[in-house]
Amino acid sequence: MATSKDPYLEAKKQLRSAVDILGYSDEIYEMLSTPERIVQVKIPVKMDDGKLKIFTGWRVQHNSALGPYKGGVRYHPETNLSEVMALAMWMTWKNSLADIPYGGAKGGIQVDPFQLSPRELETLSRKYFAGISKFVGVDLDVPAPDVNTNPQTMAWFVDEYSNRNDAQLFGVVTGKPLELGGLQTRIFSTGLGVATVAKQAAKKIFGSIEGRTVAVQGFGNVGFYTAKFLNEMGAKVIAISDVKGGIYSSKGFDADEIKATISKKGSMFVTDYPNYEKKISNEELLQLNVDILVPAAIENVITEENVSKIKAKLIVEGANGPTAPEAEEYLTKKGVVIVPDTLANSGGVIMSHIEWVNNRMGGWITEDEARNRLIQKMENNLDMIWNFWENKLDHEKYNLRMAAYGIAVDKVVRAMKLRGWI
Ligand SMILES: NC(=O)C1=CN([C@@H]2O[C@H](COP(=O)(O)OP(=O)(O)OC[C@H]3O[C@@H](n4cnc5c(N)ncnc54)[C@H](O)[C@@H]3O)[C@@H](O)[C@H]2O)C=CC1
Ligand SMILES: O=C(O)CCC(=O)C(=O)O
Repeated sequence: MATSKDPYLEAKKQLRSAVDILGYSDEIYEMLSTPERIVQVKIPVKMDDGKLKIFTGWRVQHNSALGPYKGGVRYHPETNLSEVMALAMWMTWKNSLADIPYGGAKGGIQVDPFQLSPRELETLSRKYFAGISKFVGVDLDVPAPDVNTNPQTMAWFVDEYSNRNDAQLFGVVTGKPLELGGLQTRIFSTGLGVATVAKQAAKKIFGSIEGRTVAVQGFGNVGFYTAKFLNEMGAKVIAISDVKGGIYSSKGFDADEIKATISKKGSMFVTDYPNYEKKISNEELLQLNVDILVPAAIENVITEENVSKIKAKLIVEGANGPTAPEAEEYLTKKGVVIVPDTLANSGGVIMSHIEWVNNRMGGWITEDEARNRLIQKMENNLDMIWNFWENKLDHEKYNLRMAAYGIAVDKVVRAMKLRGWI
């Protein structure tokens, strides 16, 4: 999934700026710019045709000062160690900022899961988790879904881990099916969180989200639910895309209707929805004249090359790392507000935390309570970062990401000091 730029270099660049603003030493930068542990596993799978295929997977544990490592696992043909290292670092800041007691980690397997049969996918998933099982645990490292993984993947992980440990350890992963201690709310929590902060930020910038035009890149878990909740909030989603391209309608789309229509055709691609005005490319979607742009697919889509053509006044990062630092610098100078990934897409891990607590307590929370807690936390977090940015920083010079980094990195450093690490 890595794009032409190296996301780990970009993540380090962002950290460097934050460390400089906070006035921390080079040693602290060194400590935070590299992961605490990298686990690499070779995964041999006997394929259905009898041939042996060897896959490579990773679990990168970036920092555990604030608690057990936490972060998703992605399956993608282009993922690599560098990408997983960047994503693990971003999880540290996201969890710190969300004020949940977790460190940061991420996992990945370099594979195209759509080329595998269900049996091959289950074998791959179980062997990956067996390979990393000594390094994960309810109080050690708690994986979850990310790109191309889902509750079924988590069920295989839980079963493999529980069998190896002679106990039913459901809290070892989150994003599980309901029957195994998952919460219905986890499925839509990232999208609900993205839509909630979009609404809050739109209120500050435009007065309201109602009637505001939006383009959403990505129609997977995050993109679909973001569009769905934005529809419910009264925004007008005029463009949607996925890996195959996008569609545009000046009247606006109903995300549920797109999903239902393409599902009936056995498709997952938005371009198979017939009621659009024109087909557009992903690049055209990013450059549309909309109020709000939500990149919710992959990293590095807003770059030095296309940034001068971006017209949205508000960008809400559903994906991890969609904006390159050079592009962000340009947009900051232009007065475009970017709600950074570490805040905007934290709804997923916030709900994961609720699921994890619920598992440890034997099940107590209702779906309504979980949903309300999430909305409240997202609103409070957006306000906290916005106020810090407006009141404590020169907001001509610094942006919301640096405000978020300032709060998140400072907390991790304080925890490391208290624990006597530095
Ligand atoms: N699922 C979750 O709870 C969370 C996901 N994220 C991030 O959100 C982003 C999307 O994740 P999910 O929705 O879970 O993945 P997903 O696998 O459910 O959906 C990904 C979507 O992106 C599209 N896509 C893939 N490559 C593309 C390309 N080159 N150009 C345009 N579209 C492309 C796919 O067609 C699909 O519609 C990722 O950056 C992920 O790390 C962040 C926080 C939590
Ligand atoms: O819910 C989780 O623990 C993982 C979420 C995640 O991978 C992310 O926020 O990027």
